[in-house]
Amino acid sequence: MAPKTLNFITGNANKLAEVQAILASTPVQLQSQAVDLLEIQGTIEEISRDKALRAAAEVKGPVLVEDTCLCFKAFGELPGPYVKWFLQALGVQDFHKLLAGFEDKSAQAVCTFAYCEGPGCEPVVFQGRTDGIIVPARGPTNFGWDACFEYEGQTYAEMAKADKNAISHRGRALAKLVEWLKQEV
Ligand SMILES: O=c1[nH]c(=O)c2ncn([C@@H]3O[C@H](COP(=O)(O)OP(=O)(O)OP(=O)(O)O)[C@@H](O)[C@H]3O)c2[nH]1
Ligand SMILES: [Mg+2]
Repeated sequence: MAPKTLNFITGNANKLAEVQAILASTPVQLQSQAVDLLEIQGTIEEISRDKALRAAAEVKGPVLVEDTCLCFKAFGELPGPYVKWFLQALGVQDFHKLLAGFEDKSAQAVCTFAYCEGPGCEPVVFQGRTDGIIVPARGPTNFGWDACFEYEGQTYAEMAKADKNAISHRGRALAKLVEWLKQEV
């Protein structure tokens, strides 16, 4: 695969750090710009697609964007793309209480990248999903709901970064992106 530079547009430094770490072992070069993009309501794919089109229009060139959802089974897949606002309102220590009235604590972390070649070009979407359960916060609380998402006995926050990246929603989505790039270039 020939080296390829991607311009990852995100306002989230933790996402950027993970994407850098995951792509470090591939020929993909990463650059990044922090642009605060308006996010529409819609399906997961619609949100990422629209985010990519807005980002490409803003920077007038090729872009990669990502939208992360956390879907509770008991909530019929909500809060999904709106999890950021629930987390911001409740804080990570109270986040698990959302599911206090439900037996079923299962959740799925969903990461959807969209790559857009330039303004008006149709974005290509790559998605990764990881199943877990929502628990009271354990581990460092510096990244989103990491401390409340348990996968096979450990929260994302308790895992070594490389271990999280190997099984995470983001790692799985990026594996698909890298496969696609291998075929494209
Ligand atoms: O514990 C976590 N582990 C993760 O792996 C992860 N990835 C994202 N998030 C959080 O989930 C919401 C997504 O919203 P989001 O996709 O719109 O992101 P964002 O607005 O922060 O950045 P961006 O839209 O500029 O890229 C935000 O609260 C993020 O902090 C995570 N939390
Ligand atoms: Mg956002």
